[in-house]
Amino acid sequence: MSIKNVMVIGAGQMGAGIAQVCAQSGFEVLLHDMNEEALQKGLKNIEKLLARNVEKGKMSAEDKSVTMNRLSPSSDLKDAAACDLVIEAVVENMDVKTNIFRELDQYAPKHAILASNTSSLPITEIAAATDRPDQVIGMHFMNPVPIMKLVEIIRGLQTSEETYESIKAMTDELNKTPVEVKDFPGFVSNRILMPMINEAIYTVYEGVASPEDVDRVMKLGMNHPMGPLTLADFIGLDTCLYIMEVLHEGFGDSKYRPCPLLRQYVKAGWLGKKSGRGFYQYN
Ligand SMILES: CC(=O)CC(=O)SCCNC(=O)CCNC(=O)[C@H](O)C(C)(C)COP(=O)(O)OP(=O)(O)OC[C@H]1O[C@@H](n2cnc3c(N)ncnc32)[C@H](O)[C@@H]1OP(=O)(O)O
Ligand SMILES: NC(=O)C1=CN([C@@H]2O[C@H](COP(=O)(O)OP(=O)(O)OC[C@H]3O[C@@H](n4cnc5c(N)ncnc54)[C@H](OP(=O)(O)O)[C@@H]3O)[C@@H](O)[C@H]2O)C=CC1
Repeated sequence: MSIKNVMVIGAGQMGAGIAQVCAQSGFEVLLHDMNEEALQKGLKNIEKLLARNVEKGKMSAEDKSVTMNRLSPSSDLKDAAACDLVIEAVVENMDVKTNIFRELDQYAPKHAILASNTSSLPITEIAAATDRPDQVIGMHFMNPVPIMKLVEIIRGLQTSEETYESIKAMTDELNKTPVEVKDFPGFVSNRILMPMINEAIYTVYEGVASPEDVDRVMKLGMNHPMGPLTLADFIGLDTCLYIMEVLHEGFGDSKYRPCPLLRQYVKAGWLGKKSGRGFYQYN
C-alpha cells in the first residue's frame, strides 16, 4: 500500500517530532491535538527546529517553507478520513489509547493503517479495540525524533504481513532504520533502558550519590551521551513511570518495581524538562 497522507495524534514532544520527519520526507501531514494550545506549541517547535537547520546551513529556506506547507493542524479526529496512515503519540495510557483507536477506526478509510508510538503497551491489545486488527502496528520512534535513527516496529499477534511491509518501507523513506521486535512489555528498547534509569533513581533514593554524580559516572565511565537522570528528565518522568508500571505488571517480577522517588516526583508534577523541573531544574 502506498502511503501519502499521514495524521499524527498528539502534538507533544514525540508527536511533533514524528510530524516533522514525515513532512521533511515528503508526506502530507495533519498534526492533531485535542488541546489547541498544545497544537500551536508543537507546530512552533517544529518551525524552530527547521529554522535552526537553515541557520546551520543543513537545509535551504525554501525546503523549510515547503516542509512547513506540508504540515496542517487538526483539531478533529474525523480528519483521519483523508489519511493512509495514522500515528498515535498521546500519553502512555492504555485506556486513552484504546479510546482513540476505537474512534479512529470509525473515521479512517478502510485501507488505512493505524500505528502507535507506544513505548511499552501491548500492540495486540490496542489492535483488539478496532475492527481492523490486522492493520494495527507499533511504530516506536526514539527521542529526539529528528536525530535518532531507530524505529522499533512491533507486530501485534494480528498484524498482517502487508501492514508490516508498508510500515517498514515507510520507515526507510523517513531515512530511519527499522528493527522488528515481538510484542512483549517494553519491547526491546525500554525493557533494557528503563530498568537502568529506574536503578539510577534508586541510587539517588538510597543516598549512594547525587543525580549529578550518577550521571557523571555513566557519561565518563560508560560513554553514554547523557547520564540516566538527564535522560529520564528528557524522556519525561511520567512516561518513565508508566513504562516501569507496564514492565512490572506485564512480567509480574519485582525487579521492575518503580522507585518510590520516581512516583513521588510524578505526583509533585516534577515531570522533567517538559515541566521545568525533574532531577534537574530547567530555565
Ligand atoms: C522512552 C522511549 O520510549 C524511547 C526513547 O526515546 S529513549 C531515549 C532515546 N534517546 C537517547 O537516548 C538520547 C541520548 N542523547 C543523545 O543521543 C544526545 O545527547 C543528543 C542527540 C540528544 C544531543 O546530542 P549532543 O551531542 O549532546 O548535543 P548537541 O551537539 O547539542 O546536539 C547534537 C545534534 O542534535 C540536535 N538536537 C539536540 N537536541 C535536540 C532535540 N531535542 N530535538 C531535535 N534536535 C536536537 C542538535 O541540534 C544537534 O544537531 P546538529 O548535529 O544538526 O547540529
Ligand atoms: N518521551 C519519550 O522519550 C518517548 C515517548 N514515547 C511515547 O510517545 C507517547 C507520547 O509521549 P510524549 O510525546 O513524550 O508525551 P508528551 O507529554 O510530550 O505529549 C503527550 C500528548 O498526549 C496528549 N494527551 C495527554 N492526555 C491525553 C488524553 N487523555 N487524551 C488524549 N490526548 C492526551 C497530550 O495532549 P495535551 O498537551 O493536551 O495534554 C500530548 O499531546 C507516549 O506513548 C510515550 O510513551 C515514545 C518514544 C519516546
